[in-house]
Amino acid sequence: MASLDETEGDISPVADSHQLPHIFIIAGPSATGKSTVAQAIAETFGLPMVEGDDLHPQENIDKMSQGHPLTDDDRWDWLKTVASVSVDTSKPPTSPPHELGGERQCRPACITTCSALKRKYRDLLRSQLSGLETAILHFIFLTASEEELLRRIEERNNHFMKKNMVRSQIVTAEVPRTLELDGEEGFEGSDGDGGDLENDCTVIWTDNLSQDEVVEKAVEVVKQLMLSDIGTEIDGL
Ligand SMILES: Nc1ncnc2c1ncn2[C@@H]1O[C@H](COP(=O)(O)OP(=O)(O)OP(=O)(O)O)[C@@H](O)[C@H]1O
Ligand SMILES: O=C(O)[C@H](O)[C@@H](O)[C@H](O)[C@H](O)CO
Repeated sequence: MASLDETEGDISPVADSHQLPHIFIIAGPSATGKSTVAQAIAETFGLPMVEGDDLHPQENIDKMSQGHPLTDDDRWDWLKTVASVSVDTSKPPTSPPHELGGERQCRPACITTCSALKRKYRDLLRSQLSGLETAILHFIFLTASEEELLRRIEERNNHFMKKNMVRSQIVTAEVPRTLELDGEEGFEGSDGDGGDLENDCTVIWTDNLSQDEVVEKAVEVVKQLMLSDIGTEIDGL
């Protein structure tokens, strides 16, 4: 088992930095809406999607189904797989985002769901992706109150994640501290250690938003980040 301090990765860098894809990771605890939001973004922009839950080894699924939270070790190799599958999926040819269409071209991209609950998990993804010059990474971290997650899970059938896992997801989750949220009244930050801000993250609190409203916000984040690339010439899309 690789150590959590390990920083080197096993993903090859993309040769031409102008071709670096965007990887948008839709993160957050169970039932915050990751799959729903990721599917909507992928459809809106015609981009491929990676469902992180599909990449868990069977032992992880069995463990969660039996109501046992995953440990750091359980998540470590899975996170590395999520990173490498996302890189492979984001390589051209991918559809250019049609909403930004016309003559303008954007980088290739993919939308990935992955809980990425703790800061050190996001740091691992950073070291595997941005750190190795394989992608431009952005997290959209969805969150909600425990009560709301319990309500959503209760309404949902046929999913391995049951109500008894909500507490551990909430306790484990370290909501990223971002410039936007820092100093906001009542916001205590993520890991409580006053670590660096995570400005490659956008946090969306979903309690009081409908699914459509969350999708609208997330689509806008992706659109703005892709628009900021316009002007960069990218061949091969
Ligand atoms: N903003 C919202 N308001 C109300 N219900 C929502 C909202 N977002 C998602 N839901 C509902 O919550 C449930 C969980 O959504 P979804 O499967 O997208 O979450 P998830 O984070 O991918 O979950 P998991 O990681 O457990 O697979 C679904 O039934 C969905 O319809
Ligand atoms: O890190 C974790 O504990 C897991 O990835 C979970 O978050 C679930 O897989 C997911 O949310 C499905 O319910």
